[in-house]
Amino acid sequence: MSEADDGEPILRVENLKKHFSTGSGVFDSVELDLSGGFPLKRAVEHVRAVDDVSFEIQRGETLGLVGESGCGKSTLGRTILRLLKPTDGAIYFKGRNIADLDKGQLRRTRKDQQMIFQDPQSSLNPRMKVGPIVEEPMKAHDLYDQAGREERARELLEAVGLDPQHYNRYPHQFSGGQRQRINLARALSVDPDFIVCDEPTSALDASIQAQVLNTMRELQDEFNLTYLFISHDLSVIRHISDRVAVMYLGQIVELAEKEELFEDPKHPYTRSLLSAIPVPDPSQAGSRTILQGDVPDPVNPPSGCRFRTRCPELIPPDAYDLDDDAWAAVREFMRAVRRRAFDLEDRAAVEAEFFDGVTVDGEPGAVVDEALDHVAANEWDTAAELLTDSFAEQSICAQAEPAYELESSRTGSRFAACHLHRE
Ligand SMILES: Nc1ncnc2c1ncn2[C@@H]1O[C@H](COP(=O)(O)OP(=O)(O)OP(=O)(O)O)[C@@H](O)[C@H]1O
Repeated sequence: MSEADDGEPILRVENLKKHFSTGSGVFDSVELDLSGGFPLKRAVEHVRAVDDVSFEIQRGETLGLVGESGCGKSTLGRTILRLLKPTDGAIYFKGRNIADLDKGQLRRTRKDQQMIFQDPQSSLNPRMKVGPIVEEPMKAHDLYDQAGREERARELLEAVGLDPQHYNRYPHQFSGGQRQRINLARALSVDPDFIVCDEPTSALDASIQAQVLNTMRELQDEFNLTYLFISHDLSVIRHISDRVAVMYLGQIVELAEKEELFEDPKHPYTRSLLSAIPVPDPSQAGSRTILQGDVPDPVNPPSGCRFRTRCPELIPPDAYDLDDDAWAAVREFMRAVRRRAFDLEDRAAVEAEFFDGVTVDGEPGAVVDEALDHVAANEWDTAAELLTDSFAEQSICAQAEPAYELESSRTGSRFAACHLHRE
């Protein structure tokens, strides 16, 4: 395929998976083998760090990738660049599937794809001068002769906002922001098309951060670059991205044009993330939804929608006819019981706290009554299990994986994976 702009996205990822196999290290999971063979066998667990991810990146755009720590952003970035071998799926880079290429075949691709990491200090060899650091990738790819490499290194130092006279200085003679600029110059030296930027400004002060981001924007235009920009920081993502993908527990849950995502988030996880940003206007503070609970274990992600165990908009079970107030009260009670988040005075007080003015009739009412009895008898686990089995596990959110589907939008390319937006 031609490398010219033929309308084909520069990167198309289809159903990509990266699972890590690890021994659990827990004694419980040691299996006894009594058949006379090797006596002990450690159970292998699979961390589903990236689990069925699909998206495209167009030439010249910046796709922001945001999500809480541990959701799989770095693993996705590294797998796309084939620094990690995918477990399954396809990675079309400039029209060619690189998912199954071997090391030798990957060499050519490596020149076109670069990565910039968070910590500019540790990625620069302290014993090398910055000129030779910038020249290293050119050398590895046999580009130019020594004089040509030095000339280009000096040009690149200038392009990233450093003094080319500093060619002979060592990394420790530069500030954090300047060191990240050296990394940029090094990545650019082989004239790549695509750069994965993994939290490149997270270690920098806010003012320096903005300057480096602005330089990255300028370099993007000058060098025709496409970025996948990974950050847990929504303000950084908003500053730099054209479109934004939101990742949760190994999957992309929403992908939209930046302004659309920030102004009208569709997925409850995106809404929770956005409302967790401190609001300057105190009159709006009441509308904040703080993300509750911990991210579940990626070894055993929840069934159905992975966000449902923390979702403030969990859908009620179809079998029960609950109005909005009754469902909100049941959900709140279920969550509080799971977390033992209230002091137990007596049954009536608990009922008044969670169900004041709310009637829960019929079968769900009977379940709530039984759960209140268990709580009153100090049987918290039994109560939590009953509520979870009767309500949370019966929700469509637990029973079916929401499709990651295109929705109609202003820009025509908006994806969200949530049952709330389906028929
Ligand atoms: N080499 C590995 N072996 C086993 N598990 C791993 C490995 N690398 C990452 N993981 C696990 O995969 C999941 C995703 O990690 P990853 O670093 O990609 O997330 P992240 O969103 O980039 O988080 P952070 O911003 O904290 O780096 C985590 O549960 C992590 O513990």
